Amino acid sequence: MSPFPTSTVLGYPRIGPHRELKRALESYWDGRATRDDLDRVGAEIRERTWRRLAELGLEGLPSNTFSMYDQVLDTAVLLGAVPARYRDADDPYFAMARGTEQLAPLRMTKWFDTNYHYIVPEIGPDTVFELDPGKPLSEVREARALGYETRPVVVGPVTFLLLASALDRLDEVLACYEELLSVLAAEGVAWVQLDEPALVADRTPEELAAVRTAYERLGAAGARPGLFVATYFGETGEALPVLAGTPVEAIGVDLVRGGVPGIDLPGKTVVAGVVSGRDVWRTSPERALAALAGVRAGRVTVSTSCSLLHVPYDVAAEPRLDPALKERLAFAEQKVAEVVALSRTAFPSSTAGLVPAAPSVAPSVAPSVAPSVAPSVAPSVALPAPVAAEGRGPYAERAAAQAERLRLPPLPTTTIGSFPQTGALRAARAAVAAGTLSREDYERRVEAEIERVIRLQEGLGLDVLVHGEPERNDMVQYFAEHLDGFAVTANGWVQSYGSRCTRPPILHGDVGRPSPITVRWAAYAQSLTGKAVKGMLTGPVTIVAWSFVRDDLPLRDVVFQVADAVREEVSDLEAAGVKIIQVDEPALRELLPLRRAAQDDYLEWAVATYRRATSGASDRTQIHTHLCYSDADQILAAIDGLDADVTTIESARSGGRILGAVKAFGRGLGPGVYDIHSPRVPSAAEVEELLRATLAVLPAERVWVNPDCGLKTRTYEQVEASLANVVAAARELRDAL
Ligand SMILES: CN1c2c(nc(N)[nH]c2=O)NC[C@@H]1CNc1ccc(C(=O)N[C@@H](CCC(=O)N[C@@H](CCC(=O)N[C@@H](CCC(=O)O)C(=O)O)C(=O)O)C(=O)O)cc1
Ligand SMILES: N[C@@H](CCS)C(=O)O
Ligand SMILES: [Zn+2]
Repeated sequence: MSPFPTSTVLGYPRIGPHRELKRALESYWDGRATRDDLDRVGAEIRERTWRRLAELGLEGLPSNTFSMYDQVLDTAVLLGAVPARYRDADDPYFAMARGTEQLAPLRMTKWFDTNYHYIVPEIGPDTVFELDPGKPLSEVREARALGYETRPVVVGPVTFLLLASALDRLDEVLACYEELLSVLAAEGVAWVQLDEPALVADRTPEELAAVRTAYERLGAAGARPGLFVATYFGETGEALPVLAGTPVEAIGVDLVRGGVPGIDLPGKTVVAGVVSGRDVWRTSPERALAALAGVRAGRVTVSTSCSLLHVPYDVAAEPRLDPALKERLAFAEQKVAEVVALSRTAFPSSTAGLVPAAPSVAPSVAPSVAPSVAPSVAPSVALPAPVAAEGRGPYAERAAAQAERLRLPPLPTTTIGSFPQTGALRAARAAVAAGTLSREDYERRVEAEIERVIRLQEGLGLDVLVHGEPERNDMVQYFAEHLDGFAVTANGWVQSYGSRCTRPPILHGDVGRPSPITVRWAAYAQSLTGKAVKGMLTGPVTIVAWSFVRDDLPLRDVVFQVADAVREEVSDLEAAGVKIIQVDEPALRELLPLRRAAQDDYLEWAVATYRRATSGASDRTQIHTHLCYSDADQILAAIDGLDADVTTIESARSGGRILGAVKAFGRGLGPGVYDIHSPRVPSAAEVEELLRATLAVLPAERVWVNPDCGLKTRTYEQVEASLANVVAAARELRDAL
């Protein structure tokens, strides 16, 4: 078996440096491009990636890290786990990802504690696992034709089955992985990477036994490539000795979030993730080299802590960033250079397998790995003492005051905030940035859009209106642009799901709110209608979760700083006469630590930050919150602790599985009745069915009727048709109450 290369990355961005894949996908979905056009763009992105990684001097090139939509969906296809109902669709892959007119898509949820979403495999009694190795095989061949030998990357069997809640199918799935190993060996592949991030969370003895079974069995497979099991997103903990006891040759550990393994791994290669794949800060060579030197293994390889999927491509594509900040940043390209430089520094004399020379390796590294710069921020403000919901009375009193003021019908209908972001609006924002459209003209267009959205909602008969968020490029970036302490990027796109990307802001200094951010638009929208219009804010946890955050302060201190800025905005909205204020916290679940031991502490401070942001509101002001994920079961007590008067939550996309869990909620609740992630328009009958399911578990006087999430990714055509059906269903049931 050839030795594992001395430098590698666990994966790379794949949307394209200029979001080429996004555009190609959306053209294909809209019928403006053929499948061949789409495939050509995919091939160009893969080729560019391999060439670039090789040019940067990286030795171990991964393949099969490209995906047309999602790597978990790719793994389901690899294993033949395509539910029968999708098999006859024009394009079964995208039918599973996005749905069709006839078929709802598969569930989608967050990939561990990231803002990336994967498609949840559906495995049932009818699932027959059957290997289809076409994708990894063709990527190996494609790279080879370009002159590159690669290491295919596949989601590992244990993580795949845990994500699908189907660990009982291990035996069948392992047969497919054995066959895959044999196919790859026949192709001359030297190493395969099996991603097992699930091993950094707490695992039961049965789950650890499954890890042992899986890797003993795969290790015993006849002709096979070297097995590299990659764990990431935290400390591997109790799964590490289990893996070490199996025949796998290489184990990946995250040395950014986890410590240096406390055990000797003499017969193994440790693929040491010392360059973070989760932040944008340059790596401290001293810290990285010390970590490498501490690993006690047969051989050590330098790597990233996880795939670089979660960071943008290239700092060089950011001409407008402050040079002093830019100095401190590393995106994917720079991180690859860091990996290479660290590997050359740690293992100066050889390419053949290596134990770092000595812990005192001098950090005489290539310029790309300059010593980390101390954060150039002003001294932090003192951490404010957490406050309870001071100022706000008990829910019953608040509810009475609000009912009196708002006079809403039973089963009130509303939306989550955003309306479609049109091409014209996006182009107008780009024109302002380019200096070809004046801010005044832009603001007039935003006002015109707000008026259109208000009239549309009035026409549809919605009860609580929104202004539609047309002035926002993104619910986090927009606030970052108006707060001190943040920088935003021009091209720092990171994939969130499918073709959808965000540019996570860079939170590098102390946070402050120099002036009101949303009040002008909220007040304008309210001036157009007699119906209540919700003021719309993003909560402190979410603003921080969806940014790249300074690492010199505890996260909670940073979130409290943001909470104070949100609190000021709440107060200004109230003063402007806004009667309902929604403070979204869709990332509350996402930041939940993967290990149980750290969860209670997190939830306690996260809830306290929300209450700090909202508790200045009077009892007459109705506070809404919104969370868009279905696996909220673990944090229901925390959601309750937010003490919002109304909570809207994803439910439609996940078939109402949240309903049983939320029945204990004592305040207003709107489980979504319209899956906005799919272009599909739900019928009124479907919406009615979901509403009936809600009414079966919750008292009608507390039920709200709303979509799963905001409508910004949909078209007006889809939204008008869908919301008409939502309103019709609500009226039907309201009349029957
Ligand atoms: C609600 N969700 C969000 C998450 N994270 C966020 N940060 N924001 C969210 O809303 N996580 C969970 C969920 C689901 N995730 C997403 C993520 C991304 C989107 C989305 O719709 N993204 C848009 C891009 C949004 C944006 O920044 N728009 C800018 C720039 C638009 C643009 O592409 N401009 C063009 C030029 C203009 C033109 O001529 O068209 C360019 O730069 O080339 C803006 O509007 O100004 C996406 O399309 O990916 C949704 C949910
Ligand atoms: N208010 C936001 C929440 C998304 S999670 C929206 O409607 O897009
Ligand atoms: Zn949402």
